[in-house]
Amino acid sequence: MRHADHRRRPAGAVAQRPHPRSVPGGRAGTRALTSPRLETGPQEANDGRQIIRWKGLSLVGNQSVTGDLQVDPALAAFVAEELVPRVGLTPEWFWGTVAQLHAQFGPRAADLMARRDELQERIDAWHRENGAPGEDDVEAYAAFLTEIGYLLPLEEPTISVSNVEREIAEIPGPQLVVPSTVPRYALNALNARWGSLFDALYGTDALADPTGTRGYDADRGALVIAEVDRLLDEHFPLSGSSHTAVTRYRVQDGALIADVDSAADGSTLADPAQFAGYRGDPGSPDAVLLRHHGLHLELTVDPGKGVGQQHHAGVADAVLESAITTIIDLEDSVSTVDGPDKVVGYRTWLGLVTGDLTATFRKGGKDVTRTVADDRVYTAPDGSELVLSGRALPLVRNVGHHMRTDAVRTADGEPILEECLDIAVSAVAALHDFRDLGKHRNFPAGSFYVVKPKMHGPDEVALSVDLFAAVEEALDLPPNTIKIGIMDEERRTSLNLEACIARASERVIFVNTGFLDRTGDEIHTVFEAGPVIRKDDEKSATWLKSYEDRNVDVALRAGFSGRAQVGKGMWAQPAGMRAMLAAKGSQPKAGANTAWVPSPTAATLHALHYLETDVLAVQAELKNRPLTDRNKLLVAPILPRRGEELTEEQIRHEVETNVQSILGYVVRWVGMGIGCSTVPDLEGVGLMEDRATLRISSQELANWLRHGLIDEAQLRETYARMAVLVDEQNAGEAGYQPLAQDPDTNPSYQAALELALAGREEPNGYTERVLTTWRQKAKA
Ligand SMILES: CC(=O)SCCNC(=O)CCNC(=O)[C@H](O)C(C)(C)COP(=O)(O)OP(=O)(O)OC[C@H]1O[C@@H](n2cnc3c(N)ncnc32)[C@H](O)[C@@H]1OP(=O)(O)O
Ligand SMILES: O=CC(=O)O
Ligand SMILES: [Mg+2]
Repeated sequence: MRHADHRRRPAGAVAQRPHPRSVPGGRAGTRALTSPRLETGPQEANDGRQIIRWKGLSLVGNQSVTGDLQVDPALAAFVAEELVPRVGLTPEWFWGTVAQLHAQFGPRAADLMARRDELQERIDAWHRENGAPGEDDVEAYAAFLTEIGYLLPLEEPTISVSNVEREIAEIPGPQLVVPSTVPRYALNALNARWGSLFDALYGTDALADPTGTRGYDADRGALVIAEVDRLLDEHFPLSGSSHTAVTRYRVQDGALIADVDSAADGSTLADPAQFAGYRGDPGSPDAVLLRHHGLHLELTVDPGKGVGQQHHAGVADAVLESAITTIIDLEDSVSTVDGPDKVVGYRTWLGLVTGDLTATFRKGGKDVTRTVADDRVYTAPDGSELVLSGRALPLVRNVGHHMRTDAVRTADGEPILEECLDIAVSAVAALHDFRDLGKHRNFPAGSFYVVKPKMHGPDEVALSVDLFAAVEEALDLPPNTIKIGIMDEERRTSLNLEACIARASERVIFVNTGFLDRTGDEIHTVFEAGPVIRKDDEKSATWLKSYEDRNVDVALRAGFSGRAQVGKGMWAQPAGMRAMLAAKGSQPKAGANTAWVPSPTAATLHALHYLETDVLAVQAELKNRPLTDRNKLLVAPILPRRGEELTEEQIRHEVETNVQSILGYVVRWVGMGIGCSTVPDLEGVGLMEDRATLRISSQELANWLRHGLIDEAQLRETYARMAVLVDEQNAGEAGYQPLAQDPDTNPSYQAALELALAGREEPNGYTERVLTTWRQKAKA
């Protein structure tokens, strides 16, 4: 008998909702939208691209249209040989669909970009005239923003999203983000559903600074054992005893017994329902499974091996359910500037969905092959079989509406709207799961999950929703199969969050405060109001606190609790685990079901915060607090008295910090094609840098330049000095091209400089255009 409660459907089981109704694209001629046909065979353009000529009925109206797409050969080969064959589609169908999506949504996206620019121009003019609105005088500013259609009427949405996995709706826990372009990391991320708590505590600064000594340090091991005992006593208390005193865990009559010297019969869990199962012989189990707040913790028992020899009850590891969901990122943590780059990310997503992805690499002098983890099987207390997923639920982050890719061009040579390609690939890959063609089922509830970044307001959310609907129609998927995670990371979305949620009410599975992009957008939006405060001070600014609170308020009022995630942002200091343990517990306490972590180890440690806090109970309480006033989000983070209160030394330090982090990140993005890096700051603390943190640093420099806190000569001089430091920090890196040698011809140096110098004009302060242009030059 199988235990129904906490069991994921294994491969082959029946999903809760029907699979897609038919073979998408497989009924050429019977269904207009899904029947683009090849008109002539693929031809080659001068630059080796494949010209794919297709004919079909337009998604827009019912006209018969013919078109060419010029497709990068690596991308064309990936689609033809890897993406479409197993689901019975043809490349012509695929490219015809992409072409039609671009034809339908490309102009609409362009209009929305023009609207962004128009609003920014008007806001700039207002700030030039009126300066910065402070806490006491936001009313006039709000009235102006309302007049120009930036601030929209408040709505009261209620979400009605269905067919959502438990990982999203019911299990609060960490969300890991991983660049799709590194299969080794991506596999690690998917498998990070379970992580060794012993390793996370032993191998990081969580309990004590790492010593760097080789081999096992028994004193450090003792610290870990004591800490895990403390955590067990806190979250899984025994009645009348302590886990520190346990000499053996065993199972008797479906209950966990902890033998302790002081009690002849042993002790039991104060809440017996926390015992979720075991593996092996009940009298001497190999593993004991506990559950609290929906998260499982396995105590792996092996008194003869490793730490088990030192542990008082023979426990060799404590394996904690960690990354409940993971975002496979095609956006800000990758450097993808052409077809071959995009293929690497797409292949990862497809391989994770099917379970076929592998990565072989050398580690510790050995060849290691990493594969997708299997499910974990236990015996439930009632004797039934309990199967728990061994993998995080994967979500995929597509690019935003502002991105175009020349990996695919129209007949006129125009790069297509990149998100059309992203969503088409994401969806066809997901189809493998719905058709049960993979090793495991990822999406048994019948939905898959796309994270949409950098949307500005409800019209842009509506574009995503319509795009997803068009893809569902093309693939013959049931409506609302494609769910959306809304990144609340642009000011116009935060201010109009209710309306954004309303436009996606049947699809939305999260709102997430991407505070990094959001900070970049804050700076760019108030650019003309005056010099902005330093980036670390943004974290305690009125706008940011109000934005974090209001996001939770709005989501809970819209009925997210138990249906969708209220998410919070990234911990950007991958090696700072003690600091993370101290700080990141505030996110679940603030009502977040999930928050972002940069690594599997951080996921395991952050999971402890969800053992500590019952998020669903917190949400039930927070639902009734007064809605945070949205005008508070309008208080501009501008230095009083135009920066006079910062000393020369403080200004110099802040400029150096920003320049050094920009150079340290860009040198890897442009020079080496690495989209996310740990960049040591001036004090040598490694910080996770991605395109969003770059947006903040470059916008702050551009803003200070504009308002005269620094001049261009000072800025250039700082770049030159920091280049030497960055070269030192990267000395010995394979493929590293030093910056200081010949900065005038170094594409990374030039890109880094341009980001600050052109930051005022760059739409919304994004960094993608500069990075892509220089990376393409560097590659050429
Ligand atoms: C604003 C935003 O959009 S934030 C979202 C974008 N940011 C991210 O996606 C952050 C993702 N994280 C990362 O890319 C990396 O963790 C970095 C760049 C921060 C650090 O990378 P590194 O310095 O190489 O990591 P480090 O050396 O500490 O660890 C490497 C090990 O950890 C694993 N690892 C590190 N980060 C991750 C991750 N995010 N997912 C899975 N595994 C990871 C690697 O697989 C590797 O283990 P292995 O040798 O067994 O394969
Ligand atoms: O995407 C996340 C962010 O903080 O930006
Ligand atoms: Mg972001």
